[in-house]
Amino acid sequence: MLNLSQNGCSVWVASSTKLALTPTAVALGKFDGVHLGHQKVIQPVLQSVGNEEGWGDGEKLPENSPQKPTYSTVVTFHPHPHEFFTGQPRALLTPLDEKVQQLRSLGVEQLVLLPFDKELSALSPEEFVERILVQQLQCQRISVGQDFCFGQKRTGTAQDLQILAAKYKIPVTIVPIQTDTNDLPANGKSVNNTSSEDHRISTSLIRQTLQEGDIQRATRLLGRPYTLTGLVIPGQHLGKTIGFPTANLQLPKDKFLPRQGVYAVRVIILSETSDTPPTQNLGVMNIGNRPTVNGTDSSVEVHLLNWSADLYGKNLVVQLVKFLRPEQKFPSLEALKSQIQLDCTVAREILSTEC
Ligand SMILES: Cc1cc2nc3c(=O)[nH]c(=O)nc-3n(C[C@H](O)[C@H](O)[C@H](O)COP(=O)(O)O)c2cc1C
Ligand SMILES: Nc1ncnc2c1ncn2[C@@H]1O[C@H](COP(=O)(O)OP(=O)(O)OP(=O)(O)O)[C@@H](O)[C@H]1O
Repeated sequence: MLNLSQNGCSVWVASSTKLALTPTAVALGKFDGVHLGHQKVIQPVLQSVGNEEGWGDGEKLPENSPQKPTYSTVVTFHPHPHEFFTGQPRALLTPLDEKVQQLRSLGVEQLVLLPFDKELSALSPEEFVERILVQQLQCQRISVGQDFCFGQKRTGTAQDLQILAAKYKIPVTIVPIQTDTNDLPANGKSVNNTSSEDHRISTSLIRQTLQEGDIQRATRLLGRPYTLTGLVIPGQHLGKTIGFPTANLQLPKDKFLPRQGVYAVRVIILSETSDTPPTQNLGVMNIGNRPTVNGTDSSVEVHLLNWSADLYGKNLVVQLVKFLRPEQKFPSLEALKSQIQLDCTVAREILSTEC
């Protein structure tokens, strides 16, 4: 159980339903990425908090009120069900810490992690509603997407959930599928014989988009830039010798990486104390194996434009803005240096126009 708090706001993270704060208003799903579709599903749960019995949004109950508050809660599975079924670790768009930060910024009060194991995966839809949602989480309201499936072998649909929850007088909001509107012409019909499934905002679509290096589309689907957050650790100290010192990032092991290559990025240097604000910078980033210097392992390194001080031990949040080019093996360090110079010029131009 964790209580992650920053700037006075916090998200209660419960590693089982026993540790959850109740009663709850629940959004259900995996929520990897906390993308625009997920945000729509979470919204009704936020709106419901404090709304019962005439309490307005955000208003607090009087201290002596007999009524307990309803906690806006995201209920998800941990580990990711894909990991349970395949036995393979899954790289995530938002590893746990990042997911918590995103939920916090939306105003979610609690994240409940349901251990996805044999027992949970064997629950029928009826058992899931009765045991987990009603008895353990004392759920007062539920929100899911239109294509939400649950229970053993994903046999329960969003409509089934609505029917089952009605027995306990729990209202269920079914959120219509959110699509990438940029893909669709004004009449809403799909283009180039693609199905609406190709345009549905999903974790899978964002992963594919990042793998292709289409950062602008990923930003649109997420509703914010895709970020890599990590601690600056020592590299081989070669960067300085070619005039482009780089901050090598240590990322969470389960962080999903986009296409290898060079990017224009914005970089936030997190401050160690809460009284100094984080600083924002522009930069270029390389994700790859550095074939020119016979690198063997994959690294993520950022060169900040207009920055000369030491960054070791600092935490950086790197926001991806645009993919510039694939990584290449250059015949000499001089050739690599000239190319990085060019990358910086292109990045400066892009970053001065893109917001
Ligand atoms: C903007 C940028 C572009 C890069 N492009 C390449 C590349 O195309 N090929 C390559 O082998 N290394 C590339 N690198 C990685 C450099 O080889 C690396 O920064 C240098 O070897 C320093 O490594 P170090 O930080 O471990 O000392 C790039 C680095 C940056 C910052
Ligand atoms: N585009 C969307 N529009 C509306 N609801 C969505 C959308 N995508 C997901 N949801 C809903 O949000 C909740 C969490 O979704 P979940 O993360 O399980 O699926 P997903 O984003 O489609 O990911 P994946 O691609 O891995 O299936 C579920 O209730 C799901 O139905």
